[in-house]
Amino acid sequence: MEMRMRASEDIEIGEDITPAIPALCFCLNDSFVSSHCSSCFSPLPSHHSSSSNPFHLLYCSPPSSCSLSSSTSSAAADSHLLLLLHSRPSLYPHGDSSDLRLALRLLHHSAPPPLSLSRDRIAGLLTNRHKLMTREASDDDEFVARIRSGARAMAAARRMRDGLDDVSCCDHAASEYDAVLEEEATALCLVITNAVEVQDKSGRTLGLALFCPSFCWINHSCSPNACYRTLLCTDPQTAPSSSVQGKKPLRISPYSCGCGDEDNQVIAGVVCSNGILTKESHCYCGPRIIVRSIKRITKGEEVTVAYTDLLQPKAVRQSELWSRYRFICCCRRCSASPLTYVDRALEELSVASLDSLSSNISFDTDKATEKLTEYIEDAIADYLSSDDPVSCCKRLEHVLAQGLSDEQLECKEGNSQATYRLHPLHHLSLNAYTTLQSAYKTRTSDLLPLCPERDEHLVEAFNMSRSSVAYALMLAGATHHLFHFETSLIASVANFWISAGESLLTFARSSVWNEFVGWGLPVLNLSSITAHKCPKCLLVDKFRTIQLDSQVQYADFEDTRRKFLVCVTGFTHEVWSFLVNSCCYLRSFKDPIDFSWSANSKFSSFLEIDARSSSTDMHGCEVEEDSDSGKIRIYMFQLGMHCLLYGGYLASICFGGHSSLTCHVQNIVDGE
Ligand SMILES: C[S@@+](CC[C@H](N)C(=O)[O-])C[C@H]1O[C@@H](n2cnc3c(N)ncnc32)[C@H](O)[C@@H]1O
Repeated sequence: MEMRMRASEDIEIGEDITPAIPALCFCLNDSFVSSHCSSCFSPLPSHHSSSSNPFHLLYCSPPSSCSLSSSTSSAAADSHLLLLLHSRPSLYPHGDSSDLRLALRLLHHSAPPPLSLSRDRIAGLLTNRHKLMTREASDDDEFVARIRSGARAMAAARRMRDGLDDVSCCDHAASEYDAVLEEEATALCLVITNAVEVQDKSGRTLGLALFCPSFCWINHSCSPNACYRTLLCTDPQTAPSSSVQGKKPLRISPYSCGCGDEDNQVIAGVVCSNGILTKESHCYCGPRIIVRSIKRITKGEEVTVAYTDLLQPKAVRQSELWSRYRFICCCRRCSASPLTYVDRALEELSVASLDSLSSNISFDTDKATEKLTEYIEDAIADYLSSDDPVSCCKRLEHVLAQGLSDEQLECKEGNSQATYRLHPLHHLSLNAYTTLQSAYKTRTSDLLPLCPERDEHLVEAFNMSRSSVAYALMLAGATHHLFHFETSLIASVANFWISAGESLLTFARSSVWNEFVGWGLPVLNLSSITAHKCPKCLLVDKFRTIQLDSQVQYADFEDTRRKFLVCVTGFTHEVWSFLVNSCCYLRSFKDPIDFSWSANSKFSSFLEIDARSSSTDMHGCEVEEDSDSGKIRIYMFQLGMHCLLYGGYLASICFGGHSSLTCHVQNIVDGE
């Protein structure tokens, strides 16, 4: 029987549709077990963590309620698992063990039904065991191998807990596997199917958690109408369940394709009374989850969230969903034929051939996409491992601007001399912009300490700074354009506008400008500018109103979006050519916000304009001695404020007015 959730009443955009649901069980990632409390996930004082064995789970010191949990972890065998994997790493060579430890905790709390009964669900949650464990021969076996070695390691940890030092079950032959490790493998499949990553206030993933069916019965869609946020509760006294927020009602109810619609029923082993799930967790510390609408939802409509990154093209999303969950998504976006505009743009390549007979040649765009992906991933991985931002920027900008030729792709057949280029909205281009923004920023911070010694370092740092800001703006503009066609991208777009806003404000306030005073740039006192109180879009007021958690009406949301776009387009026109002065690729875009050319014409016609405008060399650009630079700096400040406030407005819709992201924006605005 397949479970889903639907709205039990009409729901407006930007409303919480569940209370803060406590986790059934949860677990820190390996890298945080020696620095954070395993019960409430708070960072521990450094003396606490350093004095202890790094392979023991740690808890806040008594008299906190967290210290009581230490006996649970030992009984569940997850602390034994850490020790075991430390002494025998070959037992589970697949990286982080948090999913295994979470499965052990689940087994401790709710043992699966006996083998004679169906093991499709534990505590109402789908295990998906049949689909995950029986893969076709053509499938990658690594997934099954991971579940099997994980199950062996879990079983060994349980034996250690029980004082049986014989860990020979790890070495069982594959044929004996099923009978011996069924319970562990089933729990692990459930974790893979249902667990959610838990983030701290800065967005860093600390661990994994399992929630009760009122969350876990929500299905996936690539155009979902809801999103979720996790929050950490460190103090039972202030737990959302005892606050106003926690008392919010559950506004969704379960239904199933395979059972009737009676008001009182037992669905999948969990009691429902008038459609409300009654068997919930009573765990007060640790992670909680809140589901929130990102579209209007009518009573009876299925509520869905995203299990995968929505800024990926259809093929990538489908492949990720298949390999982790074993289902083929048939949502509105995936079923569209032809592909939706957003999915087309996210995977579009242009093919230009020097061969006049090229119309007869069939280009291998799959192969080209594969090679372009490899090239970009390689450049990014190199940057992350070698910390060489300069070479990464060069490689990424080269491939964005020039594409890859047949020769580089090793497409010998046909010798068409074709070049494959990524659409500026291609998902690989978006990844490249994110990396370029960060790499240019890193390079700036590397250079600034050297500046007093060499003037050219200062010029380079200044140019790198503006390129970083330009890529942040490009990313926000590009995804904003896609958001117009696919509103479920709202959470990503909120993050990109906030990041662009912060980037612009940091640059506008940077002391680097003051170094150029002698070169013709005036010193400005930005704190005297009250520019962010823009009378045209009233974004400050909109942001503050939505933060107070008053309802946002759809018409108001549309109006805010339209007015923001008018303001931001005006400011962008004033600063764009200055920001992209030292960046050849970005100079080919007249405007990083207006991608209407993409929706109205073919990508190849854009490239013709592009080829004419990007002929200048990208190196050796100087800081222009422009008497208008002071004005540019003010526009940049105003643009930054608009981006930040609009990002904050969207974040309030997705995550609520009191979420950590919204508070982060509030703090920056107040700091001004
Ligand atoms: C977290 S559970 C969601 C609730 C689940 N439907 C149940 O019956 O408990 C995730 C599983 O639900 C199923 N599922 C979720 N979204 C789906 C979709 N869009 N199409 C088909 N199956 C889906 C898959 O089996 C997936 O592994």
